[in-house]
Amino acid sequence: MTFNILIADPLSEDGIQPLQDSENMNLVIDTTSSPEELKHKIGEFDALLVRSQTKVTRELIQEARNLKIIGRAGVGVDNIDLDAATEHGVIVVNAPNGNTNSAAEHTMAMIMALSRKIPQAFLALKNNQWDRKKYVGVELKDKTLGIVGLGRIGAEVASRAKGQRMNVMAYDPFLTEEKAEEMGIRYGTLEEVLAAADFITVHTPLMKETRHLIDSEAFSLMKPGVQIINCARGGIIDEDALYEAILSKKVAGAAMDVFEKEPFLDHKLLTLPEVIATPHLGASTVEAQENVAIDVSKDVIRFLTGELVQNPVNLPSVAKEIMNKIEPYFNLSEKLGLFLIHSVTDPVEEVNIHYAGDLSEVEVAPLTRNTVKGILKRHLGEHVNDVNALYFAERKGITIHENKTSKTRGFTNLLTVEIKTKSETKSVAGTLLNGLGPRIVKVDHYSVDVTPEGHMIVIHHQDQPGVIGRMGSILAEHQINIATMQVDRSDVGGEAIMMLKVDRHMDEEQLNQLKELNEIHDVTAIDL
Ligand SMILES: NC(=O)c1ccc[n+]([C@@H]2O[C@H](COP(=O)([O-])OP(=O)(O)OC[C@H]3O[C@@H](n4cnc5c(N)ncnc54)[C@H](O)[C@@H]3O)[C@@H](O)[C@H]2O)c1
Ligand SMILES: O=C(O)[C@H](O)COP(=O)(O)O
Repeated sequence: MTFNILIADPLSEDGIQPLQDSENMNLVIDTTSSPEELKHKIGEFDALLVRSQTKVTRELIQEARNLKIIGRAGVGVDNIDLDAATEHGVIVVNAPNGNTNSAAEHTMAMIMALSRKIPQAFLALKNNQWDRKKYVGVELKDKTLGIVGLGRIGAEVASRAKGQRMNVMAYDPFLTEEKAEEMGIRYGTLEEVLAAADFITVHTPLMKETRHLIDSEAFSLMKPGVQIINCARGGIIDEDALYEAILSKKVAGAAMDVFEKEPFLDHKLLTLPEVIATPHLGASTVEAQENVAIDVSKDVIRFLTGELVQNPVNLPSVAKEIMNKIEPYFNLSEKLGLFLIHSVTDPVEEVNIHYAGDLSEVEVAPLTRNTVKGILKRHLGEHVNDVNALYFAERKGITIHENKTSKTRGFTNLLTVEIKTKSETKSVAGTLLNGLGPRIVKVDHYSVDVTPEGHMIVIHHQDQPGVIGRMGSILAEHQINIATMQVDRSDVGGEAIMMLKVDRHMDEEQLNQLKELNEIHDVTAIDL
């Protein structure tokens, strides 16, 4: 199978080498299409690789009927409609580590250029003005750098700023006083950081919670003469409020690498001599571009060849050791879900998944997603996948509970799935038998031993002599061969279950003939 990959933003040639070297990857580099043109061609692609330029909107994703993965060669995914990607079952991966160093270095370059007015002085010289008085700066030593957002880049900036002998103070919802102390910086609330800093640099993602995090109210808390740096994302700082704060002399200078609207050719902030700027160059180094393109190319290859991705954005990432432990259960969990959904007719309201034995000791979220995928697949088809299974469940009002239990019923591992509808509760349990693979070992309260694969017929009947014979005759009439058969009953002459593995699918009419037998209460054909 050949996969079509579209590279829609300029990526490092060396960085995309893994894709070039990969068999079955057909690479198309098209960095000039308009959004409208992109919409027309996206349908033929299995993977889309972008930087921050291409806007991967809901409209684009809706047209992307073959799209399986979006790779963001960089950190910020605010140019990708993640909800739309998730709803359409498209996994999004990014490259969160490859440009950390470059972005931190760019931030430091901006802080130093800002403090010594280097761009302004250079511009003046270019314009034949030798002016030494106008470009007096301030030292960084002993000044306080306030960092808002102490993630990968924020932390790198902190360590470099300490090298400049700055006092570093930071706010991040995940930062504790102890952690700050370990890093040799001061912890503060957002308000405390804003009030104490001589320089303030933001390093958060852009999300609805951080949009205009630095607004006029935030500026009002700052020291007069404060200098502001944004090398993270346009929109974290309210540009109108910054403009006013510079005019009012509250802010003495600002260094901006990112803007609310990009690209632009004139901007009111750039009319102010206090503002220096670069056109979103934080990650624009040879090294960072190669790193991020390699990382994202490798994840695209991994995903398309059925391996685990390393940097998923819309799926929780699972450590390799954990994945090695749970991977053998993937087939079983999906098949149990698919099996069970055939036993109910009313809409599913609740799914309870019980993990016992070995399974109670590992991270089981991927198995839960996989089971839910199996349950939903019957009615929603193949477009349900690991990415969107929980989204669809939520949209259909199905609540999912997973729990770990010590009740293994003698198995070393046991996965029990229970679904509830308004009228009934049904369950199935399976195990992975060492060396023998997956088995269904319980259907409701009946004990069975069936491999969850192929064509199955589940018959609920009255435990009476002759039923099996009559049922067998009907199958024989239709040339349906029985491969295996399991029977269990609640008590002698009572309710019983028959589970048959047959060599081919039974159609509706054939099933109806079985249902007409007096002792048979219910017949379900399940193709796993
Ligand atoms: N200019 C560039 O070219 C460039 C390059 C790389 C990254 N970036 C941007 O830099 C930003 C940071 O990247 P990163 O790799 O460090 O990300 P990260 O996820 O490692 O760090 C972000 C940090 O922000 C914190 N945070 C979230 N909400 C917050 C809030 N309300 N207040 C304070 N902190 C908050 C998070 O807890 C996290 O620690 C992103 O916006 C990314 O897109 C820009
Ligand atoms: O979020 C990022 O990684 C940076 O903003 C880099 O964006 P870019 O890939 O467009 O340079």
